[in-house]
Amino acid sequence: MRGWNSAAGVGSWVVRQTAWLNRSEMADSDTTPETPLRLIVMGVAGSGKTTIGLRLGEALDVEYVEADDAHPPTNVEKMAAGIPLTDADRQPWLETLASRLAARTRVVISCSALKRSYRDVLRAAGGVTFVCLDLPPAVARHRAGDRTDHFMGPNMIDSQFATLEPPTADETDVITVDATATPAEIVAAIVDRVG
Ligand SMILES: Nc1ncnc2c1ncn2[C@@H]1O[C@H](COP(=O)(O)OP(=O)(O)O)[C@@H](O)[C@H]1O
Ligand SMILES: O=C(O)[C@H](O)[C@@H](O)[C@H](O)[C@H](O)COP(=O)(O)O
Repeated sequence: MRGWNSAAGVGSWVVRQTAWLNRSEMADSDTTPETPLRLIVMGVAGSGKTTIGLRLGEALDVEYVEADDAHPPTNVEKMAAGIPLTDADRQPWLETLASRLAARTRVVISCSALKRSYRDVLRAAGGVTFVCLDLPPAVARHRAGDRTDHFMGPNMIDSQFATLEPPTADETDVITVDATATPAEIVAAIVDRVG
């Protein structure tokens, strides 16, 4: 059953990655000056990055970018097979995201950004603010288990938490929110801080 779900998840990833590439070209040619706002919604799989990122983009009238769409196919195949990514797997993906962030002045992007070193790669884009979705493993596992159209299954949640380095106090560009609240409450709390 999980294999079928994973295959479906990979299929939708391919469609979304095509859209990502098209959007990237359009955004790269946009030279309109705007006030910088680069928000990165981070957290483990199932924390609500896509849900909150989409709603936050709408609330702020800012483009939303799904970082999963920038994974190379080999990464998606690994995750769909239940194999956690390594630092080496994530590095080119993070560098792509950093350059995409730098090419946009106003954007909401969802990216797990699990380790401090990963967040530092993204920080190279300049002017970024992270929104960390904080929740217990059991809630993430439950949410990931509810999805039927995603390559990342609940079997990956333990490795996500094992990799996670929660932001520390010296990471002053991070807003941490309680991800067990409702999406409306979470978005309102974020807009209150950055809007
Ligand atoms: N705040 C929330 N409260 C309840 N369910 C949520 C919340 N945020 C997300 N979900 C649900 O949890 C699942 C995983 O959310 P998703 O946005 O795909 O997380 P991520 O992108 O971090 O993997 C989805 O089924 C989504 O509808
Ligand atoms: O660093 C990682 O291990 C991956 O980025 C991983 O986090 C994955 O891409 C997403 O978490 C899966 O997608 P969802 O977060 O949307 O479940």
